[in-house]
Amino acid sequence: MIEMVKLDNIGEQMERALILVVDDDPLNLVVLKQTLQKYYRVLSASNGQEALDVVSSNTIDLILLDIKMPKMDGYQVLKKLKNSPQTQSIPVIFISANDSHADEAKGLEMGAMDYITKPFSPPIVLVRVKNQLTIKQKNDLLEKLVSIDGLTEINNRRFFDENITKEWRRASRSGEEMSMLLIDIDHFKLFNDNYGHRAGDECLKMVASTLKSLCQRGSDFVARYGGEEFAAVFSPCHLDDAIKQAERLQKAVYDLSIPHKFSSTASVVTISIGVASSNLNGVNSVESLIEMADKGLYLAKDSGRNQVKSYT
Ligand SMILES: Nc1nc2c(ncn2[C@@H]2O[C@H](COP(=O)(O)OP(=O)(O)OP(=O)(O)O)[C@@H](O)[C@H]2O)c(=O)[nH]1
Repeated sequence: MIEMVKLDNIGEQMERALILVVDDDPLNLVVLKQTLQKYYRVLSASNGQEALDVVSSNTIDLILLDIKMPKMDGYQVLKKLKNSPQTQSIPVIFISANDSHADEAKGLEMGAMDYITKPFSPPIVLVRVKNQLTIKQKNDLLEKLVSIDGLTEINNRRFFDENITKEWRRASRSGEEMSMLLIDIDHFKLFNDNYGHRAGDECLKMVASTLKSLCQRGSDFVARYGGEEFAAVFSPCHLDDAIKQAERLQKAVYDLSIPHKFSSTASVVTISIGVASSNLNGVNSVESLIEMADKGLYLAKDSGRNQVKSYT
């Protein structure tokens, strides 16, 4: 029956998946690696700490995890993975000689996606790995779809709302300053009205991808905030550095040289930017940070557009 499982196509779509195999028995590691290497990229670790180190320095798609290991067992490794936002969604399949139902139930209850008992059959390991990778691929796609703006393909408002709150909490805990920008395309209604909605869409896409390409440092991100408005979050980041970064964005959009002969500000498309930071007087919540950036944006518009302003 097992021989009838068609393995030739396994991993075709997921051949770039990176799998971590964790086992303190060198022979098991060799057999698992040989089995999986035909279809995937494989890394190995011979104890729990080594596994966590590998996970922290690689983008792992799936972990095959032994339970009985000295010092840190598989349950402890899984618990640590689940406790960290960076690693909690990596699917884990336990692979263990513990074959009692209680052990299996414990592993699954802790968040393992599957449980394979030793001695294992390589074809079954392959099929179960493939199943979990398929589920992960679909979950990743869904996750991406709900947080990406359909037109510009940068982060959407939902992503912004969730992540600015996360960054705010992180900055509050660490005592670091965080900054944000509210960015608005100048005279965009006139652009739309005169060049057409399609050209407007193209303009939004070009501006968005320029902003994104310049906001790639660490946990910085840019999102479409609504209509022709964008928002960027820099964390950690002082107000002065955020202003410098905003000026870079303003220049980069100007340098795109998208003609806008109906703008009274310049002959090309320009942006106005409001900057705020968590250290400003009166900023004590995400809402007040956004409000201050909005006041800065209003000031930039009021001062003639194509400007960067912070309201202090
Ligand atoms: N093409 C296109 N236009 C959009 C989209 N979302 C919003 N807009 C347009 O963006 C324009 C925004 O106009 P306003 O809010 O008056 O802003 P503005 O003309 O840029 O004026 P200032 O900000 O004061 O310089 C409107 O014409 C909207 O229809 C979109 O997804 N595609």
